[in-house]
Amino acid sequence: MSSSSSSALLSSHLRHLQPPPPLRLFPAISLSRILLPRTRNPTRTLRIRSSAAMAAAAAAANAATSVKKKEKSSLLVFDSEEDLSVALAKYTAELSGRFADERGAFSVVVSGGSLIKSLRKLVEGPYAESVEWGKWHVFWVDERVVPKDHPDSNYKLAYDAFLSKVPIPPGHVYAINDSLPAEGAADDYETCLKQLVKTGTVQLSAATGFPKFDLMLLGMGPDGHIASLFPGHPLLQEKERWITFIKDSPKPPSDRITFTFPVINSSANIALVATGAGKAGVVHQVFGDEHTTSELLPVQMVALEDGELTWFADKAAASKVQDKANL
Ligand SMILES: O=C(O)[C@H](O)[C@@H](O)[C@H](O)[C@H](O)COP(=O)(O)O
Repeated sequence: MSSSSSSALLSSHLRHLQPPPPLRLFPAISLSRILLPRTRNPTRTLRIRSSAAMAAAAAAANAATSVKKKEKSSLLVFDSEEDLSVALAKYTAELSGRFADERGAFSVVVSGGSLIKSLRKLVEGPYAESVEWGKWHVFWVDERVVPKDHPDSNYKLAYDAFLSKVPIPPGHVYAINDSLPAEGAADDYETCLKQLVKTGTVQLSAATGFPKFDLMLLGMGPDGHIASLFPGHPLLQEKERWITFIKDSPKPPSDRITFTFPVINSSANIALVATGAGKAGVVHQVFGDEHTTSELLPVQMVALEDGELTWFADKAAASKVQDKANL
């Protein structure tokens, strides 16, 4: 994939970066800690954990991984989106430190949507200074096939709110080739990924043979879609391709490229972020008690082969689950 145009754009912007803001501490978040095993789906455990526990969330999750690698899905509920964003920054920074130490690189995949706003604390102190940004490699789980300076571009969204504020090397930012139509852009992105797997920048899952990203930071639509994988769409069944394309996206714009489920499910870590009451129905469908015979939503098809799935929800998004649990 060509990242030269994005690299040039980034270089010019990075030259104008302001000095990092002074270090400041975030107030502690107060939440209750509750463990709620669910029997409806024995492969899932609902854990509503305190923000105090968030300090060691990644480490605790790893410890659990060694016990039940395929059977974990944690739901962290926060009093507010503000608290969620603080915890998400801490979680991401901890994983960044771990992978940077262990393998000298951190491969991070982001979605578009409100997720990007929820990453805002990561580009503030203390993380703006302490994270090893030089080791980050940034990818998009899906992208709209529009020019990079188009208001619909996920690259632009992330660049404006996040990437322009931290010193990630421009050559480590893998935007799509926006001069190609959807099919070509998907092929191009897949070719680029294959190259990065060869060089070891992105790891390969021994279990699946698909790329294994260190962290995917994903939003979810109110219909339960993730990436550009929408309910009922044939792309949900893709088993071979790493990257594919869609030309009939129900969420505009219509033309997009997207990671496929085999890649998503090969991740080492996924943070699924759901904020606002519009997501409450889906969160309830995933974590509630009711048996349902209906087809799985895309977000319910996230089942990591050998990794850790952590849901970050604010109270509004978890409201229907919380009602059930008498929280
Ligand atoms: O390009 C996109 O459209 C996104 O990648 C998409 O998958 C998004 O993450 C969800 O639609 C959630 O978006 P919201 O958080 O804004 O609802």
